[in-house]
Amino acid sequence: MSRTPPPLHIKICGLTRASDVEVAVAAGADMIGLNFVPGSSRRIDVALARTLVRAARGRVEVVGVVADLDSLEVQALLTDVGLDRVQLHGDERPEVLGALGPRAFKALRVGSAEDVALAAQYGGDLLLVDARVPGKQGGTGVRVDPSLVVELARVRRLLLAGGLDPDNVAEAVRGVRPWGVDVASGVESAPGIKDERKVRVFVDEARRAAQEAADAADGASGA
Ligand SMILES: O=C(O)c1ccccc1N[C@@H]1O[C@H](COP(=O)(O)O)[C@@H](O)[C@H]1O
Repeated sequence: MSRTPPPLHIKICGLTRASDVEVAVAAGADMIGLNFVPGSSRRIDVALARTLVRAARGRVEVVGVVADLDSLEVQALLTDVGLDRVQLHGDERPEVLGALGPRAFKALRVGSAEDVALAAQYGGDLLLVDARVPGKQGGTGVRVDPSLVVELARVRRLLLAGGLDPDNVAEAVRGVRPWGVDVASGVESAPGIKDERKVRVFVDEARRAAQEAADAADGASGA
């Protein structure tokens, strides 16, 4: 018997077009990400962000991706744009996260056990893990070594990011069992331009894997 799986939260990140908000909503995403990081090919300005937030309002949660702003700057962006949450994707200290409260979560770049150990310094209800790539902040298309984060996913709500795409997301969900998955470059035809088919297949594959993992766990427990 197929049982209802625990929900897998899916974030499609780095949207730059209102049409891609529709694509993400139609595919069944739970969250979209708008990028405000200088130098990112997915960066948008506040005016466009407000337009995308209006298109998304009440249909999908909107997360702003920022790096190395202070807490007052982040708070101003949350308010100006009308974001639901903010993802701190730079080298922010734990105090910045603490000052922002529950609407903020930390993105940790992970390439070693030492990086994973830093998770203990960052509170909040959610933690994103992305691959550590020297000289880059994110959106790299590089995967996190699942063996580094599988234990973390047992004790934290983990949003797994880094190099996910329609072909590998199912295996990542089965292997790590994260709270959610996040993708930017893996569902694009060009930076910031989402590919409708890739977004749809990504969401379907991720949800199928979450269902299969839940069924397997039920089978193992005799439920
Ligand atoms: O997408 C970007 O350009 C970006 C730039 C700076 C910081 C974060 C960025 N995106 C985040 O990177 C991860 C993984 O992206 P990918 O799937 O490997 O392309 C994702 O969390 C985005 O939110």
